[in-house]
Amino acid sequence: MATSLSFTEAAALAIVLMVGIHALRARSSSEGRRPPGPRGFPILGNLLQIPGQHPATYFRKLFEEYGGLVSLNVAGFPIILVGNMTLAKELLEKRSAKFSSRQATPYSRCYDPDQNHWPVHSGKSHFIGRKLSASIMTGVRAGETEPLQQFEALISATRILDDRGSSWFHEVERTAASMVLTAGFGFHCPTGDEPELKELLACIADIIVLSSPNGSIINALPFLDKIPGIPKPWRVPADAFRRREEAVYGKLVTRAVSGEAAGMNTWAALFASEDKPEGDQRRLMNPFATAAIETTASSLQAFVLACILHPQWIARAQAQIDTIVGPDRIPTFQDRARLPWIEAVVRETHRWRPALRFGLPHKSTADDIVEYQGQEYYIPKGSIVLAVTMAIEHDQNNYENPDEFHPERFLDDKGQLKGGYETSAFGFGRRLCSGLPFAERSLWINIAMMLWAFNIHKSEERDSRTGLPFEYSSGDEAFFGGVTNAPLPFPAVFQPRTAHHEEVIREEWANCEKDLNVLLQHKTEIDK
Ligand code: HEM
Repeated sequence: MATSLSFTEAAALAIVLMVGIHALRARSSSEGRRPPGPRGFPILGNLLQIPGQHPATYFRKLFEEYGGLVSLNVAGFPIILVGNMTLAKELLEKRSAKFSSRQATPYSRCYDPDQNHWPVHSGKSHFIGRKLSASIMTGVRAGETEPLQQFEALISATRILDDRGSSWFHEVERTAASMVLTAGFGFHCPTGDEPELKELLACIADIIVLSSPNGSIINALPFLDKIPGIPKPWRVPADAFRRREEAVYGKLVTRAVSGEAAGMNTWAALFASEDKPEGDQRRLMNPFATAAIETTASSLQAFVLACILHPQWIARAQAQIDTIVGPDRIPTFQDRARLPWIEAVVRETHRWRPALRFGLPHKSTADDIVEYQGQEYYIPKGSIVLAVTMAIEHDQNNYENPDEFHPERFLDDKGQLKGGYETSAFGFGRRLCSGLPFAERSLWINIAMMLWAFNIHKSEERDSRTGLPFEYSSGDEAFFGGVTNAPLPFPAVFQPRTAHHEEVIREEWANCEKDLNVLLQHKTEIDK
């Protein structure tokens, strides 16, 4: 599933690099002092200085040199980097009205003419997508998806037990996909080899290619697509993608609305309900899969990496689980309020390796002035603003030893969660992650389950590439290189904490409710 790890990556890079192509078009009428930044080259500006791999590491170096607000110029087009929480909130939350647009590629008009992939668009589809997500997430907040998420975490633990973790990396990806696809469409993926899942992941891989800045000549020469009577070969892959996407999501939505999953309380059914003023918006479900799978899987993988590289805290977290949950049952969401340690581990996972290294780019729609360290800086309309999560969450002024994994930093002397928690991991303002309540529940139950059931440690397995023992690292070399913090696959040993823990998982699995119609019941049925 590694290919699916890059939709957000492609979307973000597309937005960043597209600005170069459209340089000079959107120049602002008035000028002022821009935030500091590295000197660029004539015409290209800083374009060649931004590395294609691990740009966030380069951005962090810029913050060290210039402070928390940095300006880059990509072929004449402004990019503003924000590496400071206060500033990010000032711009992207308080001034959300001006800083919440996006920049889609011109080619997107060919492969996504209805703007169904609303997270990379602004306007009507985004407005409706967010409105519908808000109603879905009200249900998630009320606990509607918790039985499903608990069930998926139990499947995951069972499967990890079965092969002693030899395919844990893939299993985490399966769990992330199955949680969102079941909640979304009633499409459960118990093996990860389901043909529709593969097709859907192939569509995600397709859109990565199509949405990249060099996805088509149309991005550089948009007028070509408007000339009547000339051959338009770029439309062939765009049309093929639309047909493919339509077919796979069409099947999933039909299944949710009138087929096998029609009795379940799925998000697609809600999106499709005709009695809403927005009418039938079922296609606005499509981006949920792309936004959810990669982010959730890579966060859980980063958690496992943290267990291996920074294990000092694990005994204390497990001691709390043992006191509250005990050895005779698995943890459930009902334990959540009494397990601050798990909450702290979830927070530290988002902080240590936020799923998106610099969120998704926001675009400004008006000129603005921002004050930073006693100086006023001008941010022209049309700037691309990146809140660099990897810098904000590793700011030494807020976090001691920021590159280490210390969940205790979120706990007070009495072991309770400290107040005033804020994170940049889910973005900001009007673009704040629409799936946040679902995402944090997914992380919580899977992390609680893994810590309850297993001792996780490094594997003695040899690296097939070098023939030497596997070298664990949390450096850039251990991660895919772009916008996401998706770790490259690595082995891990999942040893059941005791034979009794293993037995309990097996028993819980044998006895648990497996009917998705019950797990995803309509609220009215629960109320009866
Ligand atoms: C660990 C898990 C996740 C993380 C860290 C994460 C993070 C993010 C971030 C940083 C953004 C961009 C925010 C911005 O532009 O300011 C975003 C957007 C989005 N996320 Fe998530 N996400 C996660 C899981 C999910 C899940 C599970 C779903 C759906 C169920 C989801 C749906 C979305 C959508 C639809 C958007 C676009 C929002 C918009 O443009 O208005 N995400 N997410």
